[in-house]
Amino acid sequence: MTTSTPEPKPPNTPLTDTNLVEDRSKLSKMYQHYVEVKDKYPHALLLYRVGDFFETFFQDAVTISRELELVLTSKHGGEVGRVAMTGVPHHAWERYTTLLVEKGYAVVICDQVEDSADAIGLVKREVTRILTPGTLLEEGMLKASRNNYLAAVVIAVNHWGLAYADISTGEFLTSQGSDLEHLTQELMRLQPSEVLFPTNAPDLGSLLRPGETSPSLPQCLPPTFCYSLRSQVPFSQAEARSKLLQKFKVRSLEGLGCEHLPLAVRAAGGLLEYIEDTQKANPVSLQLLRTYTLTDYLIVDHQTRRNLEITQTVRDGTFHGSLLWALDRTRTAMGSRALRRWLLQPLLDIKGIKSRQDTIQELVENTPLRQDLRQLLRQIYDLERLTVRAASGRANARDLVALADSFSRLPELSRLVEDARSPFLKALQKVPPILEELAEKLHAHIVESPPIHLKEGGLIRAGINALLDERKATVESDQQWIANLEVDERVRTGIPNLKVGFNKSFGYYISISRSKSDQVPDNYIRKQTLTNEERYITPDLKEREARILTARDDLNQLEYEIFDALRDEVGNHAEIIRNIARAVAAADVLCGLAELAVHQGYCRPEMLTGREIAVIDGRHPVVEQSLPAGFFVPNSTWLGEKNHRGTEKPVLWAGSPTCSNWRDTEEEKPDLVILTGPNASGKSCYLRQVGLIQLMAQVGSFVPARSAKLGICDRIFTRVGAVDDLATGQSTFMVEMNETANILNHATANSLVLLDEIGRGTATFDGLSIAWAVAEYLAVDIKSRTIFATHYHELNELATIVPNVANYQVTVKELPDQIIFLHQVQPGGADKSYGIEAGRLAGLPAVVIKRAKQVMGQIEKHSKIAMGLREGL
Ligand SMILES: Nc1ncnc2c1ncn2[C@@H]1O[C@H](COP(=O)(O)OP(=O)(O)OP(=O)(O)O)[C@@H](O)[C@H]1O
Repeated sequence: MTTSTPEPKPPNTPLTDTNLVEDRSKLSKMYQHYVEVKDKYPHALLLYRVGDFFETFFQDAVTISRELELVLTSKHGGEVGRVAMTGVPHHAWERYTTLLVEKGYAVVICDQVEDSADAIGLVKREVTRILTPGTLLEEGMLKASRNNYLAAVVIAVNHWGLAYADISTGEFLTSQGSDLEHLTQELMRLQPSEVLFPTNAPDLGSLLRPGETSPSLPQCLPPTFCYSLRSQVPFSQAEARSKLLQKFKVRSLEGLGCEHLPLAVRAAGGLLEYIEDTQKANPVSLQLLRTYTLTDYLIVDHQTRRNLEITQTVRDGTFHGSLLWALDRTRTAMGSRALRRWLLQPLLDIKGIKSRQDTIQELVENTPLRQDLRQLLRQIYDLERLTVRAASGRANARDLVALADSFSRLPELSRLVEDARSPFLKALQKVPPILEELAEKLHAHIVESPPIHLKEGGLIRAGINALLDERKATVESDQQWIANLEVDERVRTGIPNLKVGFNKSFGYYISISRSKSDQVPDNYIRKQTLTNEERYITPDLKEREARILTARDDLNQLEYEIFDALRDEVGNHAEIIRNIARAVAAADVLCGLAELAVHQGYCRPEMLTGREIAVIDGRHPVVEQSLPAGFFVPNSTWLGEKNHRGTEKPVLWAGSPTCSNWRDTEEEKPDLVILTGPNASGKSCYLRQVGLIQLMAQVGSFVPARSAKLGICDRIFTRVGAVDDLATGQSTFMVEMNETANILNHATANSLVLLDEIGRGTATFDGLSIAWAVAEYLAVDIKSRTIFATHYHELNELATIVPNVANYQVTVKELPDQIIFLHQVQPGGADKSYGIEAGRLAGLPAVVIKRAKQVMGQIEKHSKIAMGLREGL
């Protein structure tokens, strides 16, 4: 980022840059203050409260009017002339700020901190809030079903440290690794809203919006995120370590798991400093820092996550149509967020997977329990976020009522699961007694439907505090006196339309129509004359009014203090509430998965330590739900058994005796399957189905199949389709080759590799040769379990040379004038792609079709790759 010297402005055009103001004393007082504040936050947009508006001036006015499509006007700024200005109504600041933060801006709110009526001279204003994409806490700015992560990255040569936190839930984790590619992948998994990066570059302090670049940012940091360039000091080992020790009140970081991970410590310490810096007014409550290792989880790289459409579709990036969309039957916001996290971080540990499966199984088998649980879970609010709001002093009375309501559901929840056997349900059996006490206390103190505002009274029930009751009684009696005044004075004066009113400037007054003003008693003092009425006060009325106003202020203050103490009490138990929130979220996820398993007919996969993948009648979990019931054609998969090693004869892919569309031959499962079939027959769908079933199984979910035995995978790789990556200037073919290289360099015998077309972006023979060599390398050298979908039918010949390769095809039925798609995967290679047929249907001229058939005949005659290779050997 560079700062250029602004051009001087032509006369009469409003100033659009604070740097153009040569002599600030020529600005009127308010603008001088605005510019002073702006100097402190040059990289943020400053919203400045002026009366009922948040206004913004100079360069920020130009940016905001462009980004929010607001009218750009100007205002007189003193001797300097007019300055550019735009503004939003103060009550709508959250809505507009959300839009700006979503676009990657940091926004500083400078509010009036005294009543303009009390101000002597310029109204006092202060910065009350700094909002950046990763530090949001306002309910309306956060998405209930996903975490809002703030990350921090430290890089030392090839090593990295990454810490991340969601300050709205308190989650705080750190990790360290030695391959920068893993850092990129981990950031892509987290999709943080903001990433902190320490630098000593001149653009320190700036927030780079998605797509903006800076020479300070290393290549491995994806340009799709917002980056806050921070000073290196808090990211130094000494500063970071002492910050963490102090925060978590520990003597060593051993207990947090990162004592010997200096980069993880530096990232976490720097992150913590930023959180504290931006949340000075209301410190947030974070959970104890947890250290994790990437290799604890199934590695699903960004490409694969995208291709398998885990959280959004490839075509238009929507949630609808993604795996998460198809699986989410959760009832709470916490559950929904947890399911997303689980899908993005499947497990490797069989024990962990089995304990999730056990819980699902128990809930599948016990329908009344499942249904009652789901019913009850719906009544539990977002404990995680409500607790953080309470602990940071931001919760309002409605938040505390929501917490109390949720706490009072917990004993019911515990009763429901009292006979449960599985670990995730047992976790709900014990409700910490303090939560029941808190629920009782909150319900007893706070009225049922409290107002949003905390300083205007109406929060606390009667009978809680003697002083409060006494003050309320005084106010009520004075109010009653005023209410009676109208009736009494009508009688006394004989004026039937006499009224008692109230307005902000005079307080209480007596209103009489002008025609009756001669009947006004002597003690009335005239205050105002309107067209048809006269307004009066009396000394008595003013005395009562003064009493009421003072007593009401005291009353409101007292109510606020009682509320604040309750809120603190809740905040002090944040850790206990969080533990139960985690248990509720996990139970919610598993209950939802059980419900899904019942309704969609999923089975419990048997998880194995070996390499076998045996799925009988598997289905694609998303496509199945998008088609009418019964339309999806199930297909089986057998991969990765050992028997074939050393076998000379070509291997036919064996099927299960129970599976109708499979040939029941030998108990053999190849490592690599060449999958052929016409366009649109279902190859890509099948490929993804295999990947999704494996991923779901490692999440602990049941899977869409009749039965399944699945060996744990260390990684799932996919290469699907080909898209030009214009952003990085890479051609379709180069993207394809990069992805293929990544797979060949990282896959192991325990990986699952799903390839959908390789070598199509170049000349046919180059492409075919690369495809052949890649398939051979995967089958012979790596021996990963692979499905390779292709239109190169020549690849079917590979199975005649390499024993652990088999051919499969997606079948169609050929009628004289049409093709019927059967979507069935069967042994054997397809000999036709019906590409020419597709061209005919699309309307290619008959002569072109005829010629294409002749050419194809010639090509097929001369294609004898396997024979040639064998001869060569
Ligand atoms: N098993 C199935 N049962 C029912 N419908 C299916 C099945 N598999 C695929 N389909 C339908 O067929 C359509 C085409 O499938 P898919 O895109 O997987 O074909 P493809 O063989 O990969 O085609 P191409 O070679 O042109 O890329 C899908 O959109 C889906 O609706």
